[in-house]
Amino acid sequence: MAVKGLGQIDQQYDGSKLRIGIIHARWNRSVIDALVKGAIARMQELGVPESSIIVETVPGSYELPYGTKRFVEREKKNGTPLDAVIPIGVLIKGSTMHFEYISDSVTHALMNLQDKVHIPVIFGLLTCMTEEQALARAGIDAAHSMHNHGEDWGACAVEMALKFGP
Ligand SMILES: O=Nc1c(NC[C@H](O)[C@H](O)[C@H](O)CO)[nH]c(=O)[nH]c1=O
Repeated sequence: MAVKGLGQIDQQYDGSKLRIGIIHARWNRSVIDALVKGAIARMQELGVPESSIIVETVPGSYELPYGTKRFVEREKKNGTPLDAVIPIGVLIKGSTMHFEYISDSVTHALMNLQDKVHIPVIFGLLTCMTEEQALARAGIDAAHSMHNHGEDWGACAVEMALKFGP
């Protein structure tokens, strides 16, 4: 039996009062779109209205930390603050060290961002050695279809926002 993955969240959360942001990179777009779709679907299952899920984009995963910070600040300034934010990016190893440097630096930057924006920043960065790994984790590779990780990130955002929100 598979032991990995979020599994069922530990109670039925009511996300109806939440406002959640998704900010996604545009590299590897077919995988990104499936992950975003999965996150939105899961949050709607947990009661978050579609109008309360705000989607923003940046060129690539390297832009996620700065884009996320400014996205959260913009929404707060507009009087429509976010309760959690899900940065989503897909990094696929190429023939250079680019992948390693972006994966490591973006991961640390997103984790540390939480202390600056004071809302949960969910880790939605796929760091894959192959395209097949990325497709499987977005639930779109029929041969090895796994759980769409975007759904887990959506559930995580709702739980963290309700438990540890402002
Ligand atoms: O190189 N591969 C990738 C990538 N590179 C671009 C980088 O994130 C950034 O946008 C540019 O360097 C400009 O700052 N961005 C990704 O999201 N996934 C990749 O797999």
